Amino acid sequence: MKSFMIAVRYFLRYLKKYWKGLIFALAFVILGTYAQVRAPYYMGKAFTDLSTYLSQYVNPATHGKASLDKFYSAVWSMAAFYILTEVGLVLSGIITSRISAKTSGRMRIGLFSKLQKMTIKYFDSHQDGKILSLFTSDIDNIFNALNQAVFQVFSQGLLFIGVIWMMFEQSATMAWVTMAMTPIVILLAFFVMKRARHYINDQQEAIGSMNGYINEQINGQKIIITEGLQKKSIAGFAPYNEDVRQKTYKGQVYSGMLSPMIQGFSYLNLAIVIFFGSWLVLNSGMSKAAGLGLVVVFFNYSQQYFQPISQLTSIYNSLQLAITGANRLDKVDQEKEESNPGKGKALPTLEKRVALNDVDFGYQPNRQILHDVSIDVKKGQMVALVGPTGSGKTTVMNLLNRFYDVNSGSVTFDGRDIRDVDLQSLRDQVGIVLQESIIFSRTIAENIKFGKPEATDEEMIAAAKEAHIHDFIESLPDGYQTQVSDENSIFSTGQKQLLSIARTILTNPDFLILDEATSNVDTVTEEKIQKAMNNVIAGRTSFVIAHRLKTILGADKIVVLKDGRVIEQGSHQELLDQNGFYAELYHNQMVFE
Ligand SMILES: Nc1ncnc2c1ncn2[C@@H]1O[C@H](COP(=O)(O)OP(=O)(O)OP(=O)(O)O)[C@@H](O)[C@H]1O
Repeated sequence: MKSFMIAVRYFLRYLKKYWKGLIFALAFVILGTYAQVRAPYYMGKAFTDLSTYLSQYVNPATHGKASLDKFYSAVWSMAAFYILTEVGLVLSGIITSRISAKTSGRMRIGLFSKLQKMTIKYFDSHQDGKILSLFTSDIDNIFNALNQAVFQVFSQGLLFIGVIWMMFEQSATMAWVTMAMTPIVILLAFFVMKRARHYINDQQEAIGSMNGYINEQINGQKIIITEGLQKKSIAGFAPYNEDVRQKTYKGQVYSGMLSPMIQGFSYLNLAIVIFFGSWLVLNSGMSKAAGLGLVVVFFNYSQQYFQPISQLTSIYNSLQLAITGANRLDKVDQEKEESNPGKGKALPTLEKRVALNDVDFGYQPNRQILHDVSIDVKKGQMVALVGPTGSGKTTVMNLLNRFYDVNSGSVTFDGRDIRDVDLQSLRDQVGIVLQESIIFSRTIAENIKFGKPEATDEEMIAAAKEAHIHDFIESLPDGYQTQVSDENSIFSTGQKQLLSIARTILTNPDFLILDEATSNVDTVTEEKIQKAMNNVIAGRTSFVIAHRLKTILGADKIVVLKDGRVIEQGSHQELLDQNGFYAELYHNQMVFE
């Protein structure tokens, strides 16, 4: 019930904008349904009139009076009501389709915008595949349900009420006979529906997990191929696939059982109605013509009465998927967005220093990563962060840009806590060159101008020259207009980082965080990266996460992290003189290189 209410709230949030259209759709449904339940009355009347005509026609005493006028008028009325039914239902169907397409479109935009406001933590802790399936599976399910199921709920619900009303108007006894089997049908339907819901929820969960696995394996395909793990990857996929198969099968068995089951009851009911109807007509003083008409009317109503039960239960599957989807989307809507307590308070241009002050931090509450870390970077200085893998270097970077908030202590720009300033103004001042550079699907020019689309071509080329990537770009047939994408990149890892450096140079940040690319870089590219880094660092306050110590020999300060603690800091020479952890690290690397 709770999940149903959540789904209703979610739908209303998006549907309320279209209330006028919905009223029109409802009006057409009411019109169509009214005509639908009214038509059998005229069918019964036509049979009564025809029967009266025939008995008058064969009787010589009344032969001259026999007329088919009443019969024709009843047939025309019946046809008119059936036409009205079609018109009403088709028009409301068109309006509903329009509204569902618009609504699911708005849901997609809502979801996409929400994701853009999410914390890095959300993306770090959710598989890409699962996030993607919100768009590809959940919103699609909602569209299908809105398009068909909600319309059906309206029209069939009204039909159900309308038929009951008309049946009682015609004959209360026959109405009770027609409805006698309802409790059994509803009880059975409830039982089957409950099982179906259970398995359909499971099915969606299983599909989400399978998508997550596929995504992970595709992203890791290179490792899988190099390590020859293809068979293992397939073997790992099998249980996910099996889980989806089993749950889909069970879900479909139960939800698919409903419609035929109810159809069966409907045929059985038809026999009961005909039997009792005839018995009633023969045993009550009713004229044969009127009796025949009554049986025909209830023959129709019996079918119409079971139609909503059958339709509503057959769309149950689709409604369930939509409810599950809406719950999942609502959960995303409720997710914490990046908090911006200092909104509107712009961070002034950096004048003195950036500092981490006694910072404690952990990604999870029970696992502390950084312990009492204090680092101070003076304006214009370059500070290098070194330390073994997993020592917390990237974590420090995550805190400087407020991807995560510290647990205790603070990160300050000129003494101002970054939690107290506008997030956008902080990010405007901070430039980041990530270890893994991202290429977007567009031209090289657009990639470089990504953070500053209004930059001129001259500015872009100057940035590319500073980043030592201009010559390479010019060597391509289409130069800066070459289309690139992350999957089909013409850049090596090192070149990607050069492009990323050009992107950062163009945005001209005051404070720079640079995570040096380590892997797959040849010596020529390495030298270029070094030069590009020097160019981008020059005149800026910077924080460099260094993996090759020789790239940071000129740093104003080197901070050594180990197990999330600062164990040494000073200039290269000072640290060598201390002959501690850094000196050992340095000597080891020099020997290695
Ligand atoms: N998103 C995350 N959620 C939970 N734990 C994380 C997350 N990111 C990193 N960690 C943990 O924090 C610790 C420090 O990781 P971090 O990435 O800061 O190290 P690093 O010094 O940058 O390592 P490397 O040199 O390998 O890049 C590691 O133990 C890691 O498991």
